Amino acid sequence: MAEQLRRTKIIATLGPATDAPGALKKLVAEGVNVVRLNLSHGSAADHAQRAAAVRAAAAELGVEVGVLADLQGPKIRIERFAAGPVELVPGHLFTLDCRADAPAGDATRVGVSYHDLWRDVKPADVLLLDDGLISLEVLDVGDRTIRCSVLAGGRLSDRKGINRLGGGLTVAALSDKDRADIRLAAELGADFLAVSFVKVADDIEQARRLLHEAGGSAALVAKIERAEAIENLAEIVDASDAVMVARGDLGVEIGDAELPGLQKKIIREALTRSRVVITATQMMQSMVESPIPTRAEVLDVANAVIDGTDAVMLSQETAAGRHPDKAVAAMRRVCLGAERQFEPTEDLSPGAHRLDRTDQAIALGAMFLASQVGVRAIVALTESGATAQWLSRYRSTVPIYALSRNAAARRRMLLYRDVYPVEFDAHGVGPTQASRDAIQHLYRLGHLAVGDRVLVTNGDHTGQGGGTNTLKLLMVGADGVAEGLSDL
Ligand SMILES: Nc1ncnc2c1ncn2[C@@H]1O[C@H](COP(=O)(O)OP(=O)(O)OP(=O)(O)O)[C@@H](O)[C@H]1O
Ligand SMILES: CC(=O)C(=O)O
Ligand SMILES: [K+]
Ligand SMILES: [Mg+2]
Repeated sequence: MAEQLRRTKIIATLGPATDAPGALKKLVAEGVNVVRLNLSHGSAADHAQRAAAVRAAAAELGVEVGVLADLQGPKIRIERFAAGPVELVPGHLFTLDCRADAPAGDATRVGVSYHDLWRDVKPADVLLLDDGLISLEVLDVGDRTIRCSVLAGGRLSDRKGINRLGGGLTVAALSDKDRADIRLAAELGADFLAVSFVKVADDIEQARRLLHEAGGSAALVAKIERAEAIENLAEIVDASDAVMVARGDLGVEIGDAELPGLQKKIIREALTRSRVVITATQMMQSMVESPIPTRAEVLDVANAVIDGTDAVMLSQETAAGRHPDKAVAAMRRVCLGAERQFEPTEDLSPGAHRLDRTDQAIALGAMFLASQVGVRAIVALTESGATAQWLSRYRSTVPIYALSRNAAARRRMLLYRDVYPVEFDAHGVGPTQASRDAIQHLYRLGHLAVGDRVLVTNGDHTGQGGGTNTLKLLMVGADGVAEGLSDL
C-alpha cells in the first residue's frame, strides 16, 4: 500500500532549542511544513539567521518550507530576572514594578513592559502570567507598583505575558515595534504575517497596507485571542487570508472552559468563509520536558484535526523544549491516526460555502464530482494558488496536487489541508496540453499510477491568477499519458 499522505499541516516555532547544529534539519525531515518566527522574542538578526537556516535545511532535503512571522502585538509582559527563573509560592507576596527604570527582578518583584499598567488594574483583579500557568490577585495599587498575592505559583521566567482574567488589558493595535517588524517580515520574504490581538478587520487591513508598502506579499493571519475578536469574527475572517485559534491568550481572556466551543466555532467560520485556519498553543506542552505526549495532548491534536483545522502549531515545544524533533514526530503520528480513523463528511449542498467567483464554482464542481465518481486525486493548475485554496476548504479525503510555477504561491499553499504543492511550469503550451503534461509530471514523480482517474482544474489561459474556469475528468494511461474516459 502507498504511504499514507498527511493531510493536516504542521507549524513549528523556532527558538534557542532549534539553533543547535543539525536541529532544524531534523525538524524539517520530521515533516514541518511552515516555521514560525515569534517576533516577541529575539533580535532581527536572530530571525534573519533562522529564516536563512531553515531555507538552507529545506533546500538540502529537497522540500519546501514556509516562513510565518508572528508580530508581538500589544502584549504586556514582565521584564527580566537578575538570576534566571524564580519560583512563585502560593500565598506569598509578589510585586509588579511599573517604573521604566525597575531593577532586574527576583522572587519578590519584577518589572513590566507597560508602564501604565498600575493605572488599569484594581484590587481583587486576577492577573494571569505565562498563558495562565501562574496567577496573582491584586491586593493594592500604589504609585507605579502593583502588590499581589500569589494564587497559583510555579516557575516564572523572563518576558512572560500578563493578562487580566476577563480581558481588557491592552494598548493600541500596532505598536512601533510591530511596524518595524512588518518591514522586517517583508525583508525576510516571510510567506505569512500573523497579527496578534486583532480586534477589528481594520487591524488586518492596516497591517496589509504596511506590508505592501514595505514590498512584502505575505498572506495575513489574524490571531483570534481577544474577546473583541470573537464579537467581530466574521469581518475579521473576511479581511484575512487565514486565522489562528491562539488558545494561549484566548484562554486567559475568555476563560479556558470556553475554549473547546470557540475552537470549533472559529474553525467552522473560517471554512465556510473559505479561509485557512491554524490551531495553536499547548498542543503538546508536556513535551517541553517529556519525550512523549500525554493522552490528553494526543486527544487534543486529534480533536483539532477532526474539527477541521488546516494546521496544528507547536510553540515552546520546539522553540525552547528538550525534544523539538520528537514533538514534530508525535504531531505527525497523531494527525495521521486521526485522518485514518475519521472520514470527513462534507456538506456539498448549495449554500454551505460562499460562491463569489468562477474558480470557487469550479472547485465546488470538482469536489462534488470527486464524491460521486471516485477519483485518485484532484490536479489544480494554479498561478496564485487560489483554486487550491477553494478546493481545500472542503473536508474530503481526495489529495489535491497544486501545480504552480510560482514559488511564493507554492509556499503559501503549504498551510492548506489536503494540498500538495508541486513545481510545474506549463511553458506556454495551451491548456489541453498543459493538463496532459501535468498528469505525466505527477506520474513520473510517483504520485499517480496507470488506471488512476483524476480531476483537473485549469484556465483557458495558463499563467493567469484567478482564471480557473474548466474541469476535466481524465484517466492515467500507459507512460502517464492522459486519456479521456467515456464510461464511469
Ligand atoms: N525565539 C525565542 N527565543 C527565546 N525564547 C523563546 C523563543 N521563542 C519561544 N521562546 C520561549 O518559549 C515560550 C513559548 O513560546 P511561544 O512562542 O508560545 O511564546 P509566547 O511568548 O507565549 O507567545 P505569544 O507572544 O505569541 O503569545 C516563550 O515564552 C519563551 O520562553
Ligand atoms: C499563539 C499565541 O499567541 C497564543 O496562543 O496566545
Ligand atoms: K507573538
Ligand atoms: Mg498570544
